[in-house]
Amino acid sequence: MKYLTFALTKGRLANKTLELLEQVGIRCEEMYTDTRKLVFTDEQMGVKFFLAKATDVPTYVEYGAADIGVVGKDVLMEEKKDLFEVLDLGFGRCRMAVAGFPSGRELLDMRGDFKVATKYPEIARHYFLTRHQQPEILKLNGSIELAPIVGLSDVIVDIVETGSTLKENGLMVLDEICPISARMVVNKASMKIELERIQKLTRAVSTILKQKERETRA
Ligand SMILES: Nc1ncnc2c1ncn2[C@@H]1O[C@H](COP(=O)(O)OP(=O)(O)OP(=O)(O)O)[C@@H](O)[C@H]1O
Ligand SMILES: O=P(O)(O)OC[C@H]1O[C@H](OP(=O)(O)OP(=O)(O)O)[C@H](O)[C@@H]1O
Repeated sequence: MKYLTFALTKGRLANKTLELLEQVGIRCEEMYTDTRKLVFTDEQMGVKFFLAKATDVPTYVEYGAADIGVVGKDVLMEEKKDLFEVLDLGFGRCRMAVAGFPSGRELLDMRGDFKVATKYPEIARHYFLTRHQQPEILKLNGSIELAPIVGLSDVIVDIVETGSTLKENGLMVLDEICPISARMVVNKASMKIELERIQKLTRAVSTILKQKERETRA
């Protein structure tokens, strides 16, 4: 039997993803050891998995190097790959927002003569286009909140979770773009070839998610 391969996002989403996979019976002890190995196998379940950088996960899945991926909605919106988004996993919850100094509100109403710093240029471009604005978009790779503080940009488009990074730097949310959470995605060909195994897995994951939802509501 062919292994079903998973591309998982390393970093923030990794623990919750591995916990969820364990709940549906997928685990590899070796990955919890001090190893430089990159790909892990659960022979019993016929599954292989690896952790990759968030922005690379959709590429692994689109090209079929992985049948299934777990990645944030932010990355899916930015990367726009050709794949199926099958489940909202409910963790990794945060918001995509426009943020800046309180004075940034006025700027946002201008036709577009302002600068936006972001790790997400596609999401930013699309958001401002819907407002008929074409500001200059500057791509940064981290610590986005620095940009308005040091005068690189007027506003930012970034993820807000607790809001403390903004607050501690005198910044605020100026507009919310959309909610974000981790998603399960599937390669289009795998969805046909491995339909039965993938459906079995997504059903098992859905059951766990519903159970968790009931527990948090109770
Ligand atoms: N506070 C948060 N900041 C950033 N991402 C968050 C946050 N909360 C949840 N997420 C989700 O977690 C995913 C992974 O974030 P993480 O910071 O681990 O990786 P990354 O954005 O690639 O960062 P890095 O460039 O530092 O590796 C994001 O794509 C997003 O969907
Ligand atoms: O609302 P909060 O809970 O403060 O979280 C939001 C912050 O977390 C993320 O940064 P991250 O820690 O991933 O570092 P980065 O700036 O290097 O991307 C994001 O880009 C914000 O800066």
